[in-house]
Order: sequence, then structure tokens, then C-alpha cells
Amino acid sequence: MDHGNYGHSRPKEKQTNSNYDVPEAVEVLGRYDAEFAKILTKDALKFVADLQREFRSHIKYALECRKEAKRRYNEGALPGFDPATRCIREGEWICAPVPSAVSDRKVEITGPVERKMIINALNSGAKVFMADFEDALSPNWENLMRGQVNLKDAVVGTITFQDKGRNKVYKLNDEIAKLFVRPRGWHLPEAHILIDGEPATGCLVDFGLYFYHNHSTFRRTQGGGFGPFFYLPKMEHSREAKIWNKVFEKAENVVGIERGSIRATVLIETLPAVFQMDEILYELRDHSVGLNCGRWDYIFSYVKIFNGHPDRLLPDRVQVGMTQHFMKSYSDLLIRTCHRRGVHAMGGMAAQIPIKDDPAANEAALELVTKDKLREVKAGHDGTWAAHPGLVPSCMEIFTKNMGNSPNQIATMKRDDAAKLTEEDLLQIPRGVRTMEGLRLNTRVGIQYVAAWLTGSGSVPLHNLMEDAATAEISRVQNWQWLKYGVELDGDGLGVKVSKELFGRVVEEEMVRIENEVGKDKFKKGKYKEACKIFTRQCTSPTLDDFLTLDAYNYIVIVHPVEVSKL
Ligand SMILES: CC(=O)SCCNC(=O)CCNC(=O)[C@H](O)C(C)(C)COP(=O)(O)OP(=O)(O)OC[C@H]1O[C@@H](n2cnc3c(N)ncnc32)[C@H](O)[C@@H]1OP(=O)(O)O
Ligand SMILES: O=CC(=O)O
Ligand SMILES: [Mg+2]
Repeated sequence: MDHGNYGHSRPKEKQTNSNYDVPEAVEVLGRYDAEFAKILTKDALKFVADLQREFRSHIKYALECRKEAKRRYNEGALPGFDPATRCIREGEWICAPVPSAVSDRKVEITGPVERKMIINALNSGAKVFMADFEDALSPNWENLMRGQVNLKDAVVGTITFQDKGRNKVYKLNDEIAKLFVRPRGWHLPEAHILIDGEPATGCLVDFGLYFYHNHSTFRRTQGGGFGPFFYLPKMEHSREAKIWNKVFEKAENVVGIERGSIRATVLIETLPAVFQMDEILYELRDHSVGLNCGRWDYIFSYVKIFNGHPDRLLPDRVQVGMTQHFMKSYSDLLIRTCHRRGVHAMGGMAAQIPIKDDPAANEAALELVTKDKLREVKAGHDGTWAAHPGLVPSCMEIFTKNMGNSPNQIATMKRDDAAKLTEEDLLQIPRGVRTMEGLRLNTRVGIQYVAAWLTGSGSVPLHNLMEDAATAEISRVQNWQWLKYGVELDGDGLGVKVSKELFGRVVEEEMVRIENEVGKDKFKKGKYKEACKIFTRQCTSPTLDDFLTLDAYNYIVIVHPVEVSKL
């Protein structure tokens, strides 16, 4: 974690936002708001600070280990199963029984913690709503704190939203989806909250504030005595799961609830983590409700881990789907591992979303989603993700039809055949070709996504697909990889090699295209130029940055009170 200076308006003399009532050695540098103050209470901040103090050295160590592993991969090593933990992989043990409140997770809708979307998602007919502080959210202060306010209102059941333009009031139905919350990954700091002079760890802020304010109501009204429920992103090793387990135990102790109340599903979305699935479940065995195939970050991770391996270059992004051998192997092994340990094996997100103004294109998009979901349920997944309420009914139909009356397939789809999958299967190079259109699309989408992220939107529709931080990362690292190794665009039959000059031209042309598409006015008012600078810098940097959002985060930190210009 980089504890450096963040933000445009950090005062020279340290000033605290004195309106918040803070515990000792905690400073809140984000804007004051009376609604936020109900979340940032002295006790809640103390709860977060205590987590930070107890676990910061563990987190720092885990992130150092990531760096060390990266050094080894860059020198040519391959990720693989750890001989030291063979006994965990081969041992017969199971996780704590799945709470009945979440035994049926056929369809889970996901979305940012935005007020109207939370209501729509909870009302969508999905079994679960994963409220996202991560891939789908731009983590600016307003989004994060409003997100906490919104979730608190949602858990209590009083959340409403008025769309004045459409004269429409949104409120919760009688029957709603079960709420899971996804905090940020371990790597992201929260620069608006300082603890002992250092930025807090983003995920401990997200988890801590949500847990502190909602555990009691949630367990009573939604969890049937269990909960709250979480999704845990971007882990690379079981030592990181161990930290989460200890965080959960501490949280349970502090508020006096039984061990195993909190439950979490871990996203397997980094390449090293696929070799650690048993170990991750083992660390979290009292708190686990399964694993999920986070396919988009997983693809991103493949490029990142192999950034020093020119023999493992990816084809166009659109060709790296779940039917590629390494992706199918990952999904099959995840199902086998979860079911052997008695928990859910969740599927992932198809990128297609409904297309409003083109029925034929809409039908084609829906067909792709259907195909993807059918593959998942037949393989043995217990549920899947939907990006949009319009997709929930068809995903539900596919899972219900193929699973009959069972809430899940944990006991019936053991997939013992997947036990024979090898390291080679899990690492097999994806097949396909590289094209100029692939380079253009990566560039267009990457710049448009960063522009949206800088203005507060973490998930956006682009070219009829859902784009979020994970999909944008693929565009970035793929461009970086192609540039670094001067690859030939072999799918066009032209034999063009990717170079800085070619990329520079593509960037210029795509910026013109974006301006034409969004219109001059929006282009001028938007953050397209800043986004272009960030994205281009990342694609052309001599070494690959770990995360696009770590670099871009600096642009969205606004420290209060904002320093008044002396001019
Ligand atoms: C790789 C991963 O991590 S995947 C998980 C993270 N990503 C996500 O969660 C993406 C979630 N999806 C979304 O954010 C959105 O669906 C987008 C940005 C892709 C598309 O958004 P839009 O273009 O606004 O969708 P659209 O205009 O069709 O929305 C229609 C209605 O559905 C609602 N809606 C759309 N998606 C969602 C959602 N995921 N949850 C709740 N409501 C939603 C809209 O709010 C809108 O409501 P309204 O009619 O009451 O005004
Ligand atoms: O978080 C999900 C992913 O696919 O990445
Ligand atoms: Mg992800």
C-alpha cells in the first residue's frame, strides 16, 4: 500500500475536518455532511481504527509477498500449486454449513452502491444483490459515503428515491434480494481518512462502517441469524483470506455475536488464487459461502502475471471467453473444489446488457447471455451474476429449469472429473488472433471508461457492453503487452506491428471518434483529455503498473477544507 500524498488540495499545514467527532489519532479529510456524520460516528470510526491498527502489519506483509511473487513471475517462474499445502488440498474437511438464508443463489444481480440502483437491484427478482464498492464504483468520497448511507437505509428497509423528472418514487418491494457487500481490494487506500497519520485501508473502511452500523438489523431481518454477507475481491493468496478471517473474528467478538455469523464468498479472479482455492476456503472455513469465477479480473491477472513472458500474449479481448481452455479449466476446478467443501460455486458476469433501440441486436445479446448461463449451470455452478435487471428473468429461468427444485447443486454436481486438471490446463495460452480493431477498441473503451470513472461512474454501458474497472484493466494491460513486445496484428492479414507511433496515431484517431460519438459539448465538459493522458501513460510505461485505479485515484481525492487560492 502506498501511503503517499493523495489529492489535489492537500493543505500544507495539516488541517482536520473538525465537524466530525473523531476518536484519537483519526482524521477525516473528506467533505463534511450531516448525513455522512451519522455513518462516521466516533464509535464507528474507532471500530475501523481498531481493525486498521490490529491488521495493518499483516496487510503490509501480504502486499510485500505479492511484490515478491511478482518478481519471481517476472523472472520466468509460473504460478502453481504449493507443495507446502498439499495436506490441505488432499485432506477431507468441509466448510461450515451454508445458512438457509443464502442456500438459493441462482441469480445474483450486481451494481454500485447508488441509491436508485440499490432499490432496483433489491426489487429485481434476483436471489442476491451484490452491492459494490469495488469494480463497479468510482471510490470518490461522495460515492463511498452516500453508498454507506444508502446501504444503511436499505438494511433498515426505509430506503426510497424520488425521480422528480419522471415523477416516480422508488421503494422496496415486500420480497427483496439478500444483500451481499463487496468492499474494495486490499491494495486500495482510503485517503480521506487518516489513522495514526496514514491513509486507512479502503476495504477496512468499507467493511468496518457497513458491519458496524448494520450487523444487528441485518441478522434479524435478512440473514435468519447470520450475516452480514460479503464478497471478497482480488486476493492472490490464502494468507490474504486468513487476514479477512481474523477481521471477521474480531468484528464478531467486538459486537458479541457468534463466530461464523459473518459469511463471505471469495472471488477467484487472480491467476495465483486458482492454485489456492482449497487453501482460501480452509482459512475461511467458518465464514465461507463459496467462491466465484470473477472472469474479467482473472483475464486481467493472466496478462499481469505473465507480463514478463512474451510467449504468453493474449489475442483480442473479445476472443478470451469462458470456452478458452484455461478459463473452462478454472471454472471446472472451482466447481469441484467448492462442492467438495460443501459451499457454492458461483458463476460470473456476461458482459452483454439489454440493447434498447435495436431489437435484433438485443436478441443477439440475450442469446449470448443465455448460452453463457446454460454452460455455467450445466457445468455445475450453483448460480450466476447478472449486470442488469432486464437479464434476471432469463438467467433465473435457465438455472431453475436446469436445477429443478433444488436450491443449489452442491451435493449433486461433484465434478470429480475436474480433479485431474493440471497446472498446464490452468495456464494454457488462450488461442486467437490480434487485430487493429482489437487495439482500437481497447483504446476507445479504456479512455471512455477512465473518463467516466474520473467523473464518478464506475460502471458504464459502452458499445452495448457493461464496462467496469475489471474490463477496463484488460484493455489497458493488453495494449501495454502488445506495445511492449511489438506484436504483429496477425488477424488482419496486413502484418502490422504494434509500435509507439502506431499507438499514438490510434489514440489520436480514437479521441476524434469519441468526440464525434459523445458530441463536442460533452467531450469538452467531460474528463476525456485527462483520461487519455492517464490511459496512454499506463499503456506505454516501461513497467506495468499494478492497477489502473491506483494511478487514477490521485485525481479523485479531494481533501477538505479545500485550500483557498491565494490569488
Ligand atoms: C467484472 C465485474 O466485477 S461485474 C460486477 C460489477 N459491475 C456491475 O455491477 C455492473 C452493473 N450494471 C450497471 O452498472 C448498469 O447496468 C450499466 C452501467 C452496465 C448499464 O446501465 P444503464 O445504461 O443505465 O442501464 P439502463 O438505462 O438500461 O437501465 C434501465 C433501468 O435499470 C436499472 N439498472 C441497470 N442496471 C442495474 C443494476 N445492475 N442494478 C440495479 N438497477 C439497474 C437502471 O437504474 C434503470 O432504472 P430505471 O428504469 O428505474 O431508471
Ligand atoms: O469481479 C468480477 C470480475 O469478473 O472481475
Ligand atoms: Mg473483479
